[in-house]
Amino acid sequence: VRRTSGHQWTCSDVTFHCTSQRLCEQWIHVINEQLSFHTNRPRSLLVYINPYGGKRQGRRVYEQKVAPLFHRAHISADVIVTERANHARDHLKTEAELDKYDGVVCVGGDGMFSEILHGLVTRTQADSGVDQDQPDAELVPCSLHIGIIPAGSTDCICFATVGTNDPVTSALHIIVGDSQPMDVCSVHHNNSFLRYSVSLLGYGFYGDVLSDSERNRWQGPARYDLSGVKTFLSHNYYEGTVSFLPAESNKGDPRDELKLNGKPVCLVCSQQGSTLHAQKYKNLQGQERREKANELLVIHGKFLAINAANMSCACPRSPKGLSPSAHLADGNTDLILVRKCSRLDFFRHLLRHTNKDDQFDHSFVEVHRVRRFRFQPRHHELASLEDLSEGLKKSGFSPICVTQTTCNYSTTHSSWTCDGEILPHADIQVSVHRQLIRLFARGIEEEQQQQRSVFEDLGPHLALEPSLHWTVD
Ligand SMILES: Nc1ncnc2c1ncn2[C@@H]1O[C@H](COP(=O)(O)OP(=O)(O)OP(=O)(O)O)[C@@H](O)[C@H]1O
Ligand SMILES: CCCCCCCCCCCCC/C=C/[C@@H](O)[C@H](CO)NC(=O)CCCCC
Ligand SMILES: [Ca+2]
Repeated sequence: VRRTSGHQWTCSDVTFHCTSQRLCEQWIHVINEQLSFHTNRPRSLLVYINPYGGKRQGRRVYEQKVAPLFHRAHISADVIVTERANHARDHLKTEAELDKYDGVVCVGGDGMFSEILHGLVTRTQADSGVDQDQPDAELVPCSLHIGIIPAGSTDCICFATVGTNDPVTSALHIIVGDSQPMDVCSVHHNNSFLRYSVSLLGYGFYGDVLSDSERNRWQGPARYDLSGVKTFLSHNYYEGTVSFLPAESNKGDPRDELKLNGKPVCLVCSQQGSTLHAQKYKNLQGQERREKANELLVIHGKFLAINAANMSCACPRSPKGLSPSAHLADGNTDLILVRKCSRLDFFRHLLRHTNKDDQFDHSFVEVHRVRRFRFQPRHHELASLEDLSEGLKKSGFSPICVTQTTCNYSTTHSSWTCDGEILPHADIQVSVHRQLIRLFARGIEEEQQQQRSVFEDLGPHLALEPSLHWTVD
């Protein structure tokens, strides 16, 4: 495996020239033996392909770019091309013989990943007798790793865990057996389970973009841009109450500059680091944070957007993502509250998702790292009545003006988008389950890490010391 630019990996060949046949056989034997010691590498995979994701290239991508690599790496793969939405989820939930495999691979976008996530997590809880309807249930982590071969429209989960959306790079991360633990949020309404989320839970702006774009799926990836502009122009805001349990103080802050996110030795995500570095983080933040267990903070307001980013949500559209320093495996999600502001200010905020400026550095934006939260929309009828009288007081002479004000306020609630799916309820409770799943990935690598050989990171087994003369083609 060779690293190229922009976090991409390619395959490279090394040719060994030996002085005798016997020596050559010895080498082959030793190399195969050493490889067999590397037990993290998967040998058997279950692959689901969505033939309709993104630009409808999933099948071709798998057959031409991925299958030949798995074959060379002696990985056997059982392939299922899905025939309908939720085919992969249902198969994993009830039928798949999971004992036969070391991992599950999805070829598709974030929606397809979400199917695999729901199938595997639900199956694991059912097999372990855990009731996922209980919001405070302690969920059992999944034993199989998940691999993502990007072939969707956004592919945000792949991008934020690998640093690029490239099928060959992802296949190589699977082949070398990389492992990246990841938090999963469970979403409940009135004590009944709704869905799991790993990337973005968004109410207001992103919920509205997604609801609108679902009606235009036929437009392909361009649907998000069109719905984005429409939603931005309609400039709706929503009133409600957010209550949340803040993260422990050693988990960093969404606004720190510490660039540890998802890195192979991220101290916030590792068990050991949590205690070792608690003091360091406190000093860096320069303030005492609320540490009292179970102290809920409550914020009431009018919001253009409420976003919970369980990971950075970096994607080609927004290379740093919605919350650039969110961690993949720290047990928290970053709750971003964008209060009602002018269109121009909201545009400035959105624009900062595409450049290096700090999108949280606005008076109308606040961000909290949280373990749990609840959102309660303001009651409809109450909202309309009070807004009507507020409108009357403010502007209120002309009957036309009053009617218009009522119309503007008529959209009193939005919908939540949960990793791209629209939820049927606005009143939700969200809990983060630390490291519930593991991906075949290693987080986005820093420049120095990229200078190293991929095999240096894989432990001593593959660090062969060749005593022979060898040449590289
Ligand atoms: N055979 C199928 N026919 C129709 N829909 C399918 C099929 N297989 C999977 N799906 C559904 O298609 C939806 C979209 O798929 P996918 O996530 O792969 O692509 P996308 O929406 O283009 O990408 P992204 O989610 O990254 O924006 C998923 O929610 C999945 O449930
Ligand atoms: C003035 C320019 C403004 C540009 C603003 C760009 C901001 C982009 C942030 C994008 C964050 C995407 C988070 C991804 C979430 C996915 O789980 C989900 C499913 O694929 N996709 C969306 O919700 C799709 C969401 C699409 C939103 C556009
Ligand atoms: Ca997290």
